[in-house]
Amino acid sequence: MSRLPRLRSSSPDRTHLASDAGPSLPGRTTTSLKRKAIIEEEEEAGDQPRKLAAVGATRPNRPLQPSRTATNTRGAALPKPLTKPRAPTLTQSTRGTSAPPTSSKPPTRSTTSRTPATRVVSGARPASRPSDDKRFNELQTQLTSIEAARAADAERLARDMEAERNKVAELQANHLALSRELATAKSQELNQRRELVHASDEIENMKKKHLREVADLEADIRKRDRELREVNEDLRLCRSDLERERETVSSLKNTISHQSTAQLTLTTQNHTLEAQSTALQSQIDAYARTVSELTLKLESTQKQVDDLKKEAMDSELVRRKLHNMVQELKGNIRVFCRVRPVLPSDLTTYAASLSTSGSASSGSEGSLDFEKSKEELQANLAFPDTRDHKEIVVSSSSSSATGQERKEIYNFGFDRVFEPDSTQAEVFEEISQLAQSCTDGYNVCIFAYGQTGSGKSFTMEGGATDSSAGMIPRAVEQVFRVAEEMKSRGWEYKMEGQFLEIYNETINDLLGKGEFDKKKHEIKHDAKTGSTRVTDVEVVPLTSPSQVKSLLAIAQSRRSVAATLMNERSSRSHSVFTLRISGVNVGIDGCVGTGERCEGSLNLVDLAGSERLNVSFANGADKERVRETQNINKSLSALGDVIAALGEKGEKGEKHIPYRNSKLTYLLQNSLSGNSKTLMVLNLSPLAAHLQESLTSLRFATKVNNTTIGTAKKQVRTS
Ligand SMILES: Nc1ncnc2c1ncn2[C@@H]1O[C@H](COP(=O)(O)OP(=O)(O)OP(=O)(O)O)[C@@H](O)[C@H]1O
Repeated sequence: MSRLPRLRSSSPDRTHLASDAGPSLPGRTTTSLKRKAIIEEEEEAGDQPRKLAAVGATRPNRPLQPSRTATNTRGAALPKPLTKPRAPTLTQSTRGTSAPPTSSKPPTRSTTSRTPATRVVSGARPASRPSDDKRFNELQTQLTSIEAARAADAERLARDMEAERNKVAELQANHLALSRELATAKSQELNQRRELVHASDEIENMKKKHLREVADLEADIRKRDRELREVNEDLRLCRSDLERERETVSSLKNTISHQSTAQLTLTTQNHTLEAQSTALQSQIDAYARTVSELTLKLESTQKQVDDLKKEAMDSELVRRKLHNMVQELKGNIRVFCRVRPVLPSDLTTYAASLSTSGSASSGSEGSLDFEKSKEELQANLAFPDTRDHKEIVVSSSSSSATGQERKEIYNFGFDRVFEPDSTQAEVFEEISQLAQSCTDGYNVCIFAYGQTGSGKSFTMEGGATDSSAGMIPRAVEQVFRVAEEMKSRGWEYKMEGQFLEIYNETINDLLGKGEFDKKKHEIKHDAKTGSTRVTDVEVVPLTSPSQVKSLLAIAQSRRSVAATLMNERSSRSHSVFTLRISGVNVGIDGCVGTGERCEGSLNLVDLAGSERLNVSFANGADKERVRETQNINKSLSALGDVIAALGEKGEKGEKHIPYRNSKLTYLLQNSLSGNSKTLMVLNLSPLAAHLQESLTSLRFATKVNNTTIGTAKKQVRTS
């Protein structure tokens, strides 16, 4: 391969050789040489004056050899290029070889070229000089020698050519070999290039792979680093754990050593205890025997208790029957009379009627002044029945037209008369039996009747202290207490309460929401159950007696709102607190109950003031007040009418009872009719100023007291 460029670089020389190839032909070479010689001569002749003599003279012995020499001189460079033949050159050479210079016939050109020479000679010949002949001969000789030389040259050239041909053949062979080598080399090169490309690709792939591997390795290293850090952290934690464990172990060792000591102590104690245990075991055996004896006794006692419980339940039934018989014997309408004490406020109100005007106002309760003033203000009331407390005697003195003092004494008898110093507890003691009836399933109704300021509200609601608590809180408390007691007799009770006000024949819910009740309430009686419901009123489930206090407070606040709007309304309206009780006999401690159900209600009514309509007041402009009073009187007289009708019904049998004549009587229909127990508490003012009103009230109460209402019925349902 390395030889190839060298071959190519020899081309110019080869071209040169080709240009000289012609002259290298024997004929042509000779002609050329001749021409050269002639040209040289002509040139020389040109340089010099054209004289033939001058030619001979200048080069007399000069053979044509110099031309050949000149050729040789020029061709002296030839042998070297001939060693580097090329194919085309070979062709020319072949052509040159195919026309050997041995041909005797000179080429046309030689002839042509010879023409000038001939001309020169012919030009010289006309001179026909002997020198010319000589010269011609010389030239002939020269020519012969030249031709000989030429032949020799041709021979030599032929040899050279042969040698050259051999060289060419050799070179061709070389060339072929080299071509093959070149082809092989090229294919090798191609293969190598392919391999190189392949190798480059592989290298590239390997680089990529390497990069990937490096990246993987770096990631791996980072992962390992992380793991290493984690492991280090774990190791640190493990070390700290280990440290703690060591501490724990050392503390445990300490504990173990302590416990070993303790164990020794305990073992000793254990032995002691075992000894004690043995002793105790014998005691236990003794006790076990005692226990089994006691169990037998207990079983028999339990049987006795069960028998007693059954007996108690039976006796409860008997008690209730007897209790109600007593109540019936007492009458289903009973009347209590209660006279309130003289209050310090009375002294102020009626100071004008006192003989020592103004002195009483400064006296406090219990003081001498107060007692004196009290005496003066008090009406003449006497309570002769000190044993049964059933009588009240009212004495009044008036002047007759003749000026004589006329004394009148009124005797009234009631189921119970309470003197001014009687306490709330004493009053309730008499009432509590009725509350008991309520839990037995009876409808109970307690009225407080009397003129304004006679103590109705005090009796029913009472004061803020426990001792001054009125009938409503006490009755509720009693009902709860009885209900609790009745649990031991197999009864379970549910209680709920409502608080209504009847003002100007309109029902207002005192436990309702909002400041003022604007709803229209209707009264509904259930003939089957004997119960009464009022629509759209708040019925509060009662779970404890203390709840009643808050209910009374709510009712009081609503009444006071109304009072500010409507002028002392509390004394101008009836308030009805209703406690409904429903009970069922579920039995006790495995003793199956009877399933008996009862529903009772306790109505505690604070009636409006019963004073008569003042004539002068009636003529006044306060029509609203007149209307109030008329309504109060109407409802109170309706109450009297109902009670009277009930009494007449008891006597005669059939009788229409005018319950619908007032809202009050219609509301209390079920509590006034035959299947209820009614109590009227007549509240009296002790003041002489109120004597006439007191007498009116006493007469009304007597009328009620004389009424006998049919036997009360228990509201019982058997499920
Ligand atoms: N037995 C009593 N012991 C002590 N104070 C009493 C007694 N009865 C009534 N009072 C007092 O007399 C005043 C009037 O009583 P109360 O308001 O109860 O009368 P009332 O008949 O309800 O009047 P009204 O019809 O206007 O409501 C009150 O201050 C009350 O505390």
